[in-house]
Amino acid sequence: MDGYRRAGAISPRAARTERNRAPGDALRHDDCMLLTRLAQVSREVAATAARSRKIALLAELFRDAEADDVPIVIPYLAGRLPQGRLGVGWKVLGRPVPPAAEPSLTVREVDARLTGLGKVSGPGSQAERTRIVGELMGAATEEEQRFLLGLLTGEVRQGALDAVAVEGLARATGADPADVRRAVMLAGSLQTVARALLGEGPGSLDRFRLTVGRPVLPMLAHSASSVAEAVEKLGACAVEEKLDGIRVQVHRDGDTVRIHTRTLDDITGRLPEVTSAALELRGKRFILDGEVISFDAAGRPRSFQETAGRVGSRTDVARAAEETPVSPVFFDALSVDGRDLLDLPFAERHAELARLVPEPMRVRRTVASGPRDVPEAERFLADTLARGHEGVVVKALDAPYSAGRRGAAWLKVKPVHTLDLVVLAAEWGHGRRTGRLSNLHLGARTPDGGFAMLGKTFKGMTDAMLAWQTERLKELAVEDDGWVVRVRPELVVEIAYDGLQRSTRYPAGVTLRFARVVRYREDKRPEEADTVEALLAAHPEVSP
Ligand SMILES: Nc1ncnc2c1ncn2[C@@H]1O[C@H](COP(=O)(O)OP(=O)(O)OP(=O)(O)O)[C@@H](O)[C@H]1O
Repeated sequence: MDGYRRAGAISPRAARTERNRAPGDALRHDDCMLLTRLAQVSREVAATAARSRKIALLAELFRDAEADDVPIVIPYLAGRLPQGRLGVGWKVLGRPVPPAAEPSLTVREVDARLTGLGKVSGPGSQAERTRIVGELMGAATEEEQRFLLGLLTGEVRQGALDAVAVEGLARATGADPADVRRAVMLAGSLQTVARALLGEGPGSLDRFRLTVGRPVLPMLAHSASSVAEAVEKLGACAVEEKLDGIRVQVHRDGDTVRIHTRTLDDITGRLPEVTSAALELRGKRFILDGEVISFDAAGRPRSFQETAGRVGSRTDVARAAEETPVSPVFFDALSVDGRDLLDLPFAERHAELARLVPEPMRVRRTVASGPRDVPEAERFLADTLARGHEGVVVKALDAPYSAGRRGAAWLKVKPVHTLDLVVLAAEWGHGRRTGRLSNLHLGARTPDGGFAMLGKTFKGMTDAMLAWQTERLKELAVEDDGWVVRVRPELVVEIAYDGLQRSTRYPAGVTLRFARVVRYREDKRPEEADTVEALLAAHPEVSP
């Protein structure tokens, strides 16, 4: 409670009590938030372009929310299902059900029903799913039905919503938005922080500290078109080789080592050689950031597919480690000897890293102090490419570590430009590809949270990829007319292309030239895919 008093703010609960005194408050129901309220706010938030208005709307919603509503309310607002996949297709959703006249559904009830829906399996499951969805839709008003349909088809993704929700939460509870952001970054989950804040107030934020053994979301990079541009933007910077492997965060506490992926999965058991390497380092307690990658006997990087295949294999780890050993290559230190380094400038974090980690286990780098060092930085890029790596990451030496963010302080420069797009549909193949889902319909994000199709491709897929994508896309299917299978827009795929050309056939007015699949990016959510806006900005030659 102290936090509230310090901040001079009114607690959400106290605000609610006052509100509850008002007669005729139809929007509360046993203290649990009604879906109608959420659907209304969601519509209003989407309808306004003003960030301040969005924040005000969300703050008001959060003031009325119970801590237990929040893990449902936040993903619903962003268009995400907390259950992940539910396996309801268009056949089930497309059936119209007469709406209820009055709202009665609570968000928790909806969540419980959807959890039930996700558990249906075995014979007769289609009929059972239809029954559950019919019952849910029948209990929903027209507006609620629209909201639920958007949620279940996954067609609306408000990627920017989480950032607005942070501000709304801060406003609702009197916390400092910067403190909320830092807590979210360290907790790795907005919902966890929201729940603590709404239940216990701003004082609870102290709980979310950087802790060895508890992974945090990694810092990410933006793109620059050249080393010169990156150096000009950042000033004094390090130019580091960009290794095409798998991002890892390595935590060591005494004899215990834990290794986490970029999505915070624990993969310690799959990488015994990385554990041994971490145990040989000088420090006893640390968190390091880096990449694991497999090198061949000549010291050249193996393909991304080989490294990813190795990191992905869970069975017979000893044999996999022998066949495709991987090496950790570190580039940052987040915590050393119990000291949190996140807010220190990169130059200082790197000095700590260098103290702990010997050179062969760190990425190669050169330092540029300004424009006059560009030629040297360009030589470093050329040399890095010649050694088989994909490019460089240019990093401001004075920047803190912004966990979980695509900070402006890291700029990647890669000669082969790729896009992360979302698979919207796939066509059944023919000939050799009969029975396989082959030609992919690719979409980029639009400002309204939807996706605009940019083109199709069936190129670049290996047989293994074809088999995998067929299974995966079948799980996501919402409609199949025997030719095109429309899917929930969830799968992110990395696409190489040779440029853009104008086209009246596609909604953004442009299409990709020679699009081909590079790899699937299961570590990315559709909200992280590239936007039409950024694509057009990168190709002024086709902009209308
Ligand atoms: N020296 C390095 N510093 C930072 N990241 C590096 C470095 N070398 C390789 N990487 C990898 O590059 C990624 C940074 O690029 P970005 O943040 O854009 O992620 P991404 O979208 O996965 O990029 P890409 O698709 O180009 O790999 C990191 O997540 C990490 O896996």
